[in-house]
Amino acid sequence: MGYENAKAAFAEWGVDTEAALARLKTIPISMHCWQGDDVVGFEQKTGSSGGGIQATGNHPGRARTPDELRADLEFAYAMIPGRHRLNLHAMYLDTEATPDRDEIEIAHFAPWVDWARAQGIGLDFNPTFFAHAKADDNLTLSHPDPGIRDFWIEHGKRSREIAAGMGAALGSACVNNIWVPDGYKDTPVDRMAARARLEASLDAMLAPPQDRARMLDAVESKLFGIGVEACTVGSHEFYMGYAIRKGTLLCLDMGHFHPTENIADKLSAVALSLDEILLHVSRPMRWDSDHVILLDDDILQMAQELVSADLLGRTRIGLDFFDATISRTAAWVIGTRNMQKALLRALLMPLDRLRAAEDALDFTTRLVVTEEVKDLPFGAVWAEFAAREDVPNGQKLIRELDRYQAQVSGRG
Ligand SMILES: C[C@H](O)[C@H](O)[C@@H](O)C(=O)CO
Ligand SMILES: [Mn+2]
Repeated sequence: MGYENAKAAFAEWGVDTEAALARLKTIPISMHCWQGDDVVGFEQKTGSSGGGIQATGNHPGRARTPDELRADLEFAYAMIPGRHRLNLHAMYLDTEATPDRDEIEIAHFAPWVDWARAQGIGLDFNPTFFAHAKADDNLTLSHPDPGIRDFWIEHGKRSREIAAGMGAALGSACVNNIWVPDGYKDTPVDRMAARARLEASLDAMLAPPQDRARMLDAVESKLFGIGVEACTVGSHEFYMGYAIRKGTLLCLDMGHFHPTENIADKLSAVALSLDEILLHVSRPMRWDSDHVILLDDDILQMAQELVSADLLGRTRIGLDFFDATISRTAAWVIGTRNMQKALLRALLMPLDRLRAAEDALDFTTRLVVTEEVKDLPFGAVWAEFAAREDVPNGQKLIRELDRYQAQVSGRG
């Protein structure tokens, strides 16, 4: 079906496709750098990610240098409609120098800032509290050794300064998201002490004031990770309370909760107590497996909540998945476009009608409208968006993804 017919079909339900497309165009997705190189980074070191996170697979084409990663990102952005952001981790510095984590400065990221400016995109940032000898105990900010805690506090402070520098340079507030792997494999006897240490370390890290126009602090909870099955110090309750008390963003990662929990349901609940939210959109399979996101019910419900609860204006949408068994550039493109498709579907819902039915306790109408609109021509509206934004769709997209993958497959 062509776009004009689709527009008319939606209009019959009282839905304005032009308004939906105009809104979709303004929603940036923060694409995570770490899908491009399997969470390896560019420090002078070898070894695995640690911290209970691990990319699996050996598909050819992993980006080995910042230049390769930037080339891959440029290709991916060209396949995604709209203008988006890049979410960088501290271990992706681009410099001849070899600073330890407690020595990093904005200068070590200058090529990224220059590149982002040239691309017209904003940057987000993350301190890296894993893949380092001082994180080998799976304890960082909550480590009993004050020397180790101080090392990581300094890393965190410097990361905030770098984020503020990026935000100032690019004229767009940079979200600095704090995730620490801290936890215990077996049942600890003093959870309180570990959590008190984490809180004190976070307080020290966040003490230097930063301009919210330049950078925003976020904290990310987790249920468990490999090697920290018994207790994660930074649990949901810990960070929920912390974010409310300290006025930071709360990061909800879709892989960081029990599989039966519905993350979409949490948005309105936490939004009543928080100014802003950060999302790590991911696809957990049995655990925090970080599969590439599909256009599935979980993502559709998440997008619908963002729209129906009017949370788009105070939610930063970030992605967090990494799959090394498939083309890494295709993973970015498929996942980011799926997030956008979910948002488009949410923006095309006859929400007024659904709300009226719900308010009248007419759950039959709510159900039948929900199901009938699934037959509407969403694909034609998406195709129009892709065409207007001059990005390929369907078979043409597949050919482009294949062509680029063939180009990078020879990397050693
Ligand atoms: C690399 C990221 O910081 C990491 O994936 C984190 O956000 C996370 O979700 C850990 O499980
Ligand atoms: Mn995450």
